[in-house]
Amino acid sequence: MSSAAAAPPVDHTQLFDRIAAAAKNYPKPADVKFGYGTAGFRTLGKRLPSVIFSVGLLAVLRSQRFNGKAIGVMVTASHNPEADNGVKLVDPAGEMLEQSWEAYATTLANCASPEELVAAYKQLAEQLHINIGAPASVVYAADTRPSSPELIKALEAALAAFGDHVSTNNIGVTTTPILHYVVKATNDTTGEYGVPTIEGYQKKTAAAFKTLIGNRGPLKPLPVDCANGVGALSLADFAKHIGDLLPFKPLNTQLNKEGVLNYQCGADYVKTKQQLPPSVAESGLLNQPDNRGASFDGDADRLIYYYLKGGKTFRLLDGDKIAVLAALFIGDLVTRAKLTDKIQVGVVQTAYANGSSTKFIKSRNIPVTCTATGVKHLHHAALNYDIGVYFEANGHGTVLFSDDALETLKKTEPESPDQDRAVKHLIALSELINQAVGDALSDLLLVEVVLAHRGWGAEEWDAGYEDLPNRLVKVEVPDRHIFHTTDAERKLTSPAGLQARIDEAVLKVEQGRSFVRPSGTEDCVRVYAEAATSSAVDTLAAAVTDIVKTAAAEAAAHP
Ligand SMILES: CC(=O)N[C@H]1[C@@H](OP(=O)(O)O)O[C@H](CO)[C@@H](O)[C@@H]1O
Ligand SMILES: [Mg+2]
Repeated sequence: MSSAAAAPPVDHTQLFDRIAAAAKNYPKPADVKFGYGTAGFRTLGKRLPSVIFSVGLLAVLRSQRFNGKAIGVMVTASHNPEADNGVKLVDPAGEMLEQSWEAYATTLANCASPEELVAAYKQLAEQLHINIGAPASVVYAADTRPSSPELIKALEAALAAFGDHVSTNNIGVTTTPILHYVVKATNDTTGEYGVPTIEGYQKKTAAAFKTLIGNRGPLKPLPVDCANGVGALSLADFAKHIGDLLPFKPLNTQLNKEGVLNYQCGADYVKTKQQLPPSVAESGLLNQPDNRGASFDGDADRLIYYYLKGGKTFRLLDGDKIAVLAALFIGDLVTRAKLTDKIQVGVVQTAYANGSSTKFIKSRNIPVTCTATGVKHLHHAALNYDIGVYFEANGHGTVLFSDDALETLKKTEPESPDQDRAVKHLIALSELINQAVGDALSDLLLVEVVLAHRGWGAEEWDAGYEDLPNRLVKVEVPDRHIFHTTDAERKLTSPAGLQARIDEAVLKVEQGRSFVRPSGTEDCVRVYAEAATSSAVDTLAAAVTDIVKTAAAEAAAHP
């Protein structure tokens, strides 16, 4: 054989047969078209076994694409109703699946038969030049939904078809951010990021929290609404590691009762209704002056705080308020560490951030970037700062420390005790805050650390700026795909002429701002509006909603 000859093709027939045989147990429902969107696949749990099976195949390919690095699979539907479920893939650095692969996930998920699935899988491997026989590694977990165990079986059936060359690590029932952490830690060959287990996460987080609280504890007891979801488990686990330093008062922690997950509780409920969950109100825990409370969503990657001003009036402390609190605190630490010329702190928001928060951050000379909706966009923009604070108004977010910033911190030789403390606190913050993805628990600890250092209660935190009155309206339209946007989703490019009409409506109200975009997770168009007063924002939101409905109806009538 000449050395120039290509290696003979390896025969994978047996593997394909095993995949096809296993796939027969997970037929695709005939009447559904699946799409991998902002939040992965998400729909009724009972529709999903075939999808999860196909995700198993894609996870293996994705891992092979990275020479066998671990890929994560998370089975969850976050804040959705209990009957829903979903699945997301996690890339080797603990980030969301790269966007170009979303289409491949959609292709595999929509294959109508095992034969079609195998053909599409083969074709994909060829197109991407991936060696089907190479080793791969998949880490997976699920939240507490009743449909999750069946879905995990479908995933395992797909992975088992590969035999020994795919190694698997089922970390069990846990939160989305812990799964992201474990993926990142598994792939971190330096071993510096942390031990790749749930316990490794809890210990690392607890150690950083203790360092940061120092002798400022014990803190005031904190009511935490766990949305009757998996956050209740991780909170209880975590509490064991910190003793009475921060006593939690967990609420909505029923994991085995039917129908309660996310029902009238959780971060999404609080943010959309702008009110306390009834269970939190009834607990009376917020009635003491200045006590704060927090809500997680169903998979604990979203956090919202609140309190009752004067013991009465509900006040929301959302993702924007958390971003401001974190950015200003970190900015002050960088100043005290005498590193302002080396470390730039920036904030990343979406168009849904309240205009007052953006103005306030800019007034403090902190740069702000606006990106499209969806955590992956914010995450990537945050990587452009040395320390990037990113939050969606709804409470998804985290703070990213660049490798350079960490190196700068570690090699700084402090000239005063205060500088030394500031450097150490910044390093501890990078360990407290989940570097892979937004994490309700680690964000909660971040908030508690800042409040403890500042000696603040909720009211002082809230005092920085006043939110402009705002409205978020869901508009159902015949076809949301006719709506296209530009400028980080703040302007419509189609339907033609629509943006000009929105601009006109905006000009009619004081401090008006409004934008329209198709949802990436629901079959609707979202209208956002803010203005100087509550009545002005009602007028603006109604006007824009009307403009959108009219345009959508016109487009449907004249396709
Ligand atoms: C206005 C809003 O809150 N949109 C949410 C929602 O996206 P939409 O594309 O707007 O449906 O779900 C996303 C995934 O959870 C989340 O990242 C985003 O912030
Ligand atoms: Mg979530």
